[in-house]
Amino acid sequence: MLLEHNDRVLIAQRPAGKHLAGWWEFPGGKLEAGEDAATALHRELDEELGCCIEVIAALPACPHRYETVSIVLHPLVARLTPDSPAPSPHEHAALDWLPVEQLDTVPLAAADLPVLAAYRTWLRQGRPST
Ligand SMILES: Nc1nc2c([nH]c(=O)n2[C@@H]2O[C@H](COP(=O)(O)OP(=O)(O)OP(=O)(O)O)[C@@H](O)[C@H]2O)c(=O)[nH]1
Ligand SMILES: [Mg+2]
Repeated sequence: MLLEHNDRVLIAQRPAGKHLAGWWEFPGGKLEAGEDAATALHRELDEELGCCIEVIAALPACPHRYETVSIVLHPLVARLTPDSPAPSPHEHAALDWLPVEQLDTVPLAAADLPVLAAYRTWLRQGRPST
């Protein structure tokens, strides 16, 4: 998820001991049986960040093949609800808020590069809601 706040986007550093440890990602997680992307996102964010969000738009799915695993990311653009606590890193090594122009200055997980490209396209298109 691309969580927007004050013209910045939240990124999270994956913790030691997990797939892609030390790499930065957009917070989120795997779908459980029967869930759609928005339902899974609300559950994961409660677990990972302790915050509440509202979805603004869904971007096109981004498939990626790592050496050991293939994944499909379903990127959602979101904002914090007015009464949400600030996100805190329950499961990540660190969090950071970056302006969109700086998102490619950190080591993002390879699967996230197409997500970033899709987000920039969406911004250029005038942020259409879905
Ligand atoms: N959430 C998220 N996962 C990503 C991104 N980029 C990326 O390659 N991934 C990969 O997609 C999978 C996401 O699943 P996940 O978040 O539920 O997995 P996890 O390893 O964090 O936790 P878990 O299996 O303990 O629940 C991981 O294999 C992760 O490495 C991203 O931007 N966000
Ligand atoms: Mg996760």
